[in-house]
Amino acid sequence: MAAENLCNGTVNGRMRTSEGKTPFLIGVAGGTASGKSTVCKRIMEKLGQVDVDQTERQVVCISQDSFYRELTPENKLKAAKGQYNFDHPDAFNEDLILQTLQDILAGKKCQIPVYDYRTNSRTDQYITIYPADVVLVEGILVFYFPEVRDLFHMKLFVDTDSDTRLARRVIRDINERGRDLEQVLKQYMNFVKPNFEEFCLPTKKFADVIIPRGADNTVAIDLIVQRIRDFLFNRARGVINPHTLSSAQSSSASAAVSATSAASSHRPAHRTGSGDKQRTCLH
Ligand SMILES: Nc1ncnc2c1ncn2[C@@H]1O[C@H](COP(=O)(O)OP(=O)(O)O)[C@@H](O)[C@H]1O
Ligand SMILES: O=c1ccn([C@@H]2O[C@H](COP(=O)(O)O)[C@@H](O)[C@H]2O)c(=O)[nH]1
Repeated sequence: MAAENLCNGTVNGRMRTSEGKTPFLIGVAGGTASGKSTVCKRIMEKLGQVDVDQTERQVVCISQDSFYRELTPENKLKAAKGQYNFDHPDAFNEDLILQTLQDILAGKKCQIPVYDYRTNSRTDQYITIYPADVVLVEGILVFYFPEVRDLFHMKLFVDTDSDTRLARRVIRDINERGRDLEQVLKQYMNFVKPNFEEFCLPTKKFADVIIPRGADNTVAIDLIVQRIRDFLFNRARGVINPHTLSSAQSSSASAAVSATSAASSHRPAHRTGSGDKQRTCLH
């Protein structure tokens, strides 16, 4: 099938080239442990991108967590006890997120810091993000900063019940992030829950597509994957660029990608609105 060939890096035998082209930028927000990374992983899997070499990927995923600010020694001690607020917008380096996404949109190769949750800090390593056709950016507050939010061509919000999220977070943080139960629960009650309600949940209104139940919602994921395939298929033929992909132009997964005119600026037409226009809620 042509779309699958596209995701393997060729179209009718021709090699793709993403350098210098504006990628289709997709933001994936949602509360902690809602399944943002898992949804992105499913999308990558369905597009056959997981086993593709980093340098060759057409679809790549980055995490907002790479952009946490460096902590002072005093705050590092707090973080080790679950007493640092990683869920407030100030914990992130907004300027670095913005600059990185602007570079990605300019089709440039970027270096992204590698974050280590066990030490609550960046490592001294960087991962190289090569120019790609589609870039997924996941994180609790990717829609919080207006300038960052306005860069996305499509905005997804993973909407998972908060009990489920807490249960998953406890297991994940103990098994994968080196925490103990008391620390996880204290951090959750003191910082994670109140900041989710104050800063993350209100950004749901900016989403174009809300995905209830996260990765369990295969219907929603299939629709999003189809939209990405359509984009790749049409781009390879020079039919569209991401600026024509505003969801304001279509409420179906595939209709918008056939648009050939309309928005020519970096920002899709509805970007600064209330987010209520054409939002598709996939149950
Ligand atoms: N649909 C699901 N069913 C069961 N476990 C899930 C599901 N989605 C995610 N998880 C698990 O929940 C935890 C958090 O998921 P993750 O995708 O990392 O969330 P987020 O990126 O939003 O923090 C992980 O351990 C993951 O394996
Ligand atoms: O050093 C850190 C950095 C972040 N956190 C917590 O992680 C989540 C965000 O990651 P998700 O994968 O979306 O859950 C956020 O709620 C922070 O509280 C941390 O504990 N330590």
